[in-house]
Amino acid sequence: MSADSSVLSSRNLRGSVPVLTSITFPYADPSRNLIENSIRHSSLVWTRRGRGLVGFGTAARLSTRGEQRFVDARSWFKQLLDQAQITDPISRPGSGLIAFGSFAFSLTSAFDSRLVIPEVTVGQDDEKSWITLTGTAQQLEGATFESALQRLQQAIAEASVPENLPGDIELTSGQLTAGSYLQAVRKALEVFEDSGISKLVLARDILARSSAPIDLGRVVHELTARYSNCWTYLVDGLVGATPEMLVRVTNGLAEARVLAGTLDRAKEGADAPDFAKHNLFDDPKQRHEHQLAIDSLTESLNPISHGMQSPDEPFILQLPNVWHLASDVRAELRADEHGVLPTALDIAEIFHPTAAVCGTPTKQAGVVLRELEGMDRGPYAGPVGWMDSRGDGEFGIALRGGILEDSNLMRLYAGCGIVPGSVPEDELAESWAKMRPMRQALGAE
Ligand SMILES: C=C(O[C@@H]1C=C(C(=O)O)C=C[C@H]1O)C(=O)O
Repeated sequence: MSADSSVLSSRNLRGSVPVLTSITFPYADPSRNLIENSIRHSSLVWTRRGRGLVGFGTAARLSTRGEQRFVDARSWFKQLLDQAQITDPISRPGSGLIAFGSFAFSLTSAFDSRLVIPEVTVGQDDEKSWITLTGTAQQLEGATFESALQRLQQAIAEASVPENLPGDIELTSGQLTAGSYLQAVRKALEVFEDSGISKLVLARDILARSSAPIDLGRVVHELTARYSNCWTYLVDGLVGATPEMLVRVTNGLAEARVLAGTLDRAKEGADAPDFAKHNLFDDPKQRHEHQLAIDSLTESLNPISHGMQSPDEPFILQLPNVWHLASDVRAELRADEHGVLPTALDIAEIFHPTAAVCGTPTKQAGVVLRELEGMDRGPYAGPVGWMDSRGDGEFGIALRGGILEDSNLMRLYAGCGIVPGSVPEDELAESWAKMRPMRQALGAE
């Protein structure tokens, strides 16, 4: 533990700030399947279309809770970077010292928000691949590409679980039964009348118990195989494939993918031509819900950026389980008075929680949804992703996922935006559709 950590421990942070050394080695991988091939049960994963990052082990970790969770994470990571020795000849988003992170949705959550700096990371983008080793100077002394490759292979073996057949899955109610969810939606519809709240996102959870230990490596592979349009994540047992990008920062450019407005592709008649156009794109309720989400994002992005590009009309994002109304927003980030650009984590904090996962206006909606749901969302709908020492990074919204609570038990979450006119039974059906990716990945369908 370094001397600096005393500052943080006075705030009861359960994490120290060690002095780390990090060395990145270019890796001319001939397979181009490096990421998929590296994913195992206890790895850390961020991937889309075969590109991304896979981490192993823990060189350092921060756990924190409450209102200060983002502030704690930022100051811990900053202190860590200030005293780190980073050798990174590649210097591109995701190379060098990185942290994976997952944050609780609510300041009242009992879930630990966390940053994890892996000991070994393998990264691949469209042009380059690399291996990063992170540890104490002593641990990294004399490290070569050959020793890094060997360390990677060893880490992959250690992160594996014995091969088994997927178990039988039994689904049961979580903190909210289907009946109590319907009740919560009905109450939400009454709230709109005199509260000034125009949208509330209400979520529920279910439990998936498996007759055999769940292999998260297999779950991730199932998700990446079907949901190539999504960002698949795995951080300490939190796993899923999210279609929604809270923020990606690359060299001063911020991008977000906003979703709101959903249509179940298993709905009767859904194979008719133009079904999604008629029932989603041309539906005023869905368009209104989408607009609320865009407005809340652009309002948060405006003060920290310029040259914002936000399309006039959304597009229809087709996923195997649902269609969404989607909009991609981008803007150049603006430096503060010290010439410093906001980092991916800074922006994740500013954007969270979005109207798409909380409601409108966000503050009031957050209070009411806590009351109506009556459950701890844990990391569900919180930011999940990674960041590097330059401030680049990607944080998705932890949707379409679940959390492994013990070796055979996973809690799945899904929620729906409720606006005046929403039909409770439709929303319940939509929540099932949103859990379909995980139910399939677990072999429950
Ligand atoms: C809340 C979830 O999804 C959000 C709600 C949506 C909606 O209500 O239409 C669409 C996409 C997400 O922003 C979820 O998947 O759990």
